[in-house]
Formats: sequence, C-alpha cells, structure tokens
Amino acid sequence: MMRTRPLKVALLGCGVVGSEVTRIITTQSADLAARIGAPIELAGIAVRRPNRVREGVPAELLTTDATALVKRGDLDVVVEVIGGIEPVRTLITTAFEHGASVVSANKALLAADGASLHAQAAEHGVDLYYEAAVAGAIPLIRPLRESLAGDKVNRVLGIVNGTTNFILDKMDTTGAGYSEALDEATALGYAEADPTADVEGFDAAAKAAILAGIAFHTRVTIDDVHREGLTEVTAADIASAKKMGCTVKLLAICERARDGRSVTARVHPAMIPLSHPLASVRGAYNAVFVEAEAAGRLMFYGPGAGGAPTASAVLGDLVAACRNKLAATTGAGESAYTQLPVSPMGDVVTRYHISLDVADKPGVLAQVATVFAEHDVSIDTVRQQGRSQGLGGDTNDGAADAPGGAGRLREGGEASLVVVTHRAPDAALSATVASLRTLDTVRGVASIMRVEGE
Ligand SMILES: NC(=O)C1=CN([C@@H]2O[C@H](COP(=O)(O)OP(=O)(O)OC[C@H]3O[C@@H](n4cnc5c(N)ncnc54)[C@H](OP(=O)(O)O)[C@@H]3O)[C@@H](O)[C@H]2O)C=CC1
Ligand SMILES: N[C@@H](CC=O)C(=O)O
Repeated sequence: MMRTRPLKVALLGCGVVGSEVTRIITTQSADLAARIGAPIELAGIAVRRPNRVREGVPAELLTTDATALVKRGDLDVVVEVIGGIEPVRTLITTAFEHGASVVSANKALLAADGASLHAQAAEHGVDLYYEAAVAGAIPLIRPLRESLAGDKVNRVLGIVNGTTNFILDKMDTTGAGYSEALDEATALGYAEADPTADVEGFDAAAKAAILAGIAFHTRVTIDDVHREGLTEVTAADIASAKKMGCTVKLLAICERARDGRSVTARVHPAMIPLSHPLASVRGAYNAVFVEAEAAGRLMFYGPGAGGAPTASAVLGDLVAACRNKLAATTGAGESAYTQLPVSPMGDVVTRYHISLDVADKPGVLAQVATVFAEHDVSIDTVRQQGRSQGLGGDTNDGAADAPGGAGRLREGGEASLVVVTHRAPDAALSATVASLRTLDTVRGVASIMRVEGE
C-alpha cells in the first residue's frame, strides 16, 4: 500500500552523475514510488554554480547552501555526488546527525574514512550505501557484502577505473596519444574532477581499498594500497606487450594470504595475455573477478563510469535506503570486522617483464642472468633486440628459453634485452633491478611491468 507522505530526498551535487540521478528521479517517479511504496520528493539540490545551464533540473530546487540543506531535519535520504573529502565528510556527518540515510558515489571518502562513517551511521540508526563508488553500474558491493557473506573470498582482481581503461584501449587499438585519449575520457564524463586521480591510480586504489575491506572483512584504507598509475606506461610497453601476445591494463588486485593471516592490495599497470577475459574489456568498461572458496570464480562486468551507468547504481541504493526508512529499519551495516595486517608490496609474488638497455657485447646476457640468479629470480624467457651500430632494428628476436640460452649479443653499440621472469617476490625483483643498475653493461632499465592473469 502506498504511503501518502513522500520520502524527502536531497541531492548534493548535480554534475555528471547528479544530473542523471535527477533525471531518473523526475522522469521515473511513478515506477520508483511503486517499487519503494511511497513517492520520492526532491527537497533540494546543492551545487556550486546555480546559474549553470542544467537541462531537466528544477531550478527552484537549486541551492548553494549544502549545509543548510542537510540540516533541514525532515530529510529521509541525502544523495552525495559531489566527490572529494571536505566539505563532503562534514555534510554527510551532519546528515546522519539530522536523521537522514546517505547514498554516496564517493570512493575517495569511503576509502579514507569508511569505518568511521559506518560507525556514525549506526550510531544514528541510518543507512550508508555506496554501490556506485566502485565500478559504476556493476553490482559489486552488494554481492560481496550480502550474496557472498557466507563464503570465503580469497581474491578480487580486475579493472576498476573506466578512464584509464579507455585511455589504454584507445592507445592500443587506434594508436591515439595519451593526452588525446584522456581529453576524450574527460569529455565523456568518465574522469574525476581532477583526472590525476584516475591516471595516477588513486581512484582505483580507493576502490581496491573498499573492495578488500568488504571482501576480507577487515579494515583497509587507501594508504594500505600499493599504487602505481599509468603515466609511466609508454607506447613501447604496449608494443612489447603485443609482441608477447599480451595487452596492458591497469589492474586492482586484492589477495588474502594463503594462511589467511594477512591481505595485500595493489593497483598497477600489468601485462595480461590476450586470451584472458580482462584483455577484452574495452573502453570505459570495468570487469572484476572474485574468487571465493565455495563459489569458485565469479566475473562481474559492465560500464564502469559515466553519468547514466553510475546513476543506475545510485538509484538502486536510493530505493533500498527509502524502503528501509519506510520500514523504520536499516540495511547494510558494517559487518563484524577483524583487523588483518596488510602486507607490504615486497611480499607480493608475481611475474615480471623487464626491458633493459644493455651494451651490445659478449658476456652481457650471462652477466644479467647471473644477477637474476643471485636474487633467486628465475627467468622464463629472454628476448634480445639489437638497436644500433649496424644491427638495423630488431634482430635475434626469438625468445630464448633460459639465461645464456639466447645467441650471443653482437659486438658494438647497444641492444635491448627483454626478460620475463617466473613468479618471484616483488622485493626480490626490486633487489634484482637495483643490482642490474650497478652493472656497467646495463645502460638503463627502460621499463618494469608485472605480468598477471595466467
Ligand atoms: N563520473 C563518473 O563516471 C563517476 C563518478 N563517481 C563519483 O561521483 C561523484 C560525482 O562525480 P561527477 O558527477 O562526475 O562530478 P562532477 O564534477 O561532474 O559534479 C560535481 C557536482 O558537485 C557540485 N559541487 C562541487 N562542490 C560543491 C560544494 N562545495 N557544494 C555543493 N555542490 C558542490 C558541482 O556543482 P556545479 O555543477 O555547480 O559545479 C557539481 O554539480 C564523485 O565522488 C565521483 O568520484 C562515481 C562513479 C562514476
Ligand atoms: N573516474 C572514474 C569514474 C568512476 O568511478 C573512472 O574512470 O572509473
């Protein structure tokens, strides 16, 4: 039966996501009312620039005073789609204090302060939902929190940033330049207000922290996540990946240690084989694998950024929060968390693709191989490409099976040596690279990239 008093909802922010949320609330009001059991009334929309043209947004609802809006005291739900830490944290806290549940798409804030916000929501008997904060439209938070609550998740791996996937995909498939691809992602509404968050991996690291926390029932913040962005990825890396039958993706990887006593969380570019399902994730799409003991391997896939897809996730949370308000209950509180230590990146074990600029003379390959052996890093393949002094581009380009197994480097000039390792601890690889840099014959380490997904 439909309740007569409408549920009052305030919107903080009306940009890429907020304008789509407004559109859906205003154009699908009857459907939403039927699903909730009461109509939604938009009580106000806080923005910075009220005079900006906003198609389909009721101008009379706009305000620049977000604080006054959340202090009204009659709001059922506040939807926060501004982004960033402050003033948003204070606005959300104020909303809780005034009895409103909060729906947010703000991964930066959740990854920094999720535990405290959950505690405050519980203290005030209201909800905090944030499905849109990770992987846009893809339902991921709720499946992890609810559907997999009875299982033991050991690994979460995937592409969780649409902007960087869009950029890498464009560079790989159309040969577009980095800046051109980033501009296009920004124009399409995928990038954060400051795209540094995307390209330097902060956005993906925030999402990794949120996912690891929920998946492993432990507290993980963005500071616990090892982070490398894609600004160091070169066209040569992408070309090299292609030669290996791989592509480059920015991955988020969260793992529970085998003994269950610690976890790791990391974000970095990685080469993955073209045969891996993540290799075919195009444009601003995201895809996440969740590996659980009983369920096995699950894959979640869909649009990871953009106004409408993100609004879909926000609306799902809004309906849930409104239903709870009607039933005078709360839904997804924080589950009983343990505090597992987060291990450093040095403990992570994976494979590596290392590209070295070396002197093109006899004995170099053996020298390089010795350094790998000294640090207990086993080499899988070596590929040599001559670069100068009459070598005329790539030569001797077949993979050699083992250190020393490749043909002798030709004398004079420089060559490029591409080494792919077997699985080794990150700390061992770092030590190997540090030693390689001390060799006279190693002129430079052109790139180091992890190889994942086998
Ligand atoms: N874009 C996407 O694809 C996705 C975004 N998100 C998250 O959603 C949130 C919003 O992103 P998005 O819509 O892209 O961002 P936008 O920059 O497009 O929109 C931000 C909105 O917040 C308003 N705003 C900024 N500061 C204030 C303030 N102090 N008081 C009141 N209003 C303010 C802006 O007002 P004005 O319009 O006047 O400038 C604007 O309407 C972020 O947390 C983002 O990380 C999550 C998933 C996907
Ligand atoms: N900037 C983010 C937006 C969604 O979270 C991205 O590109 O993934």
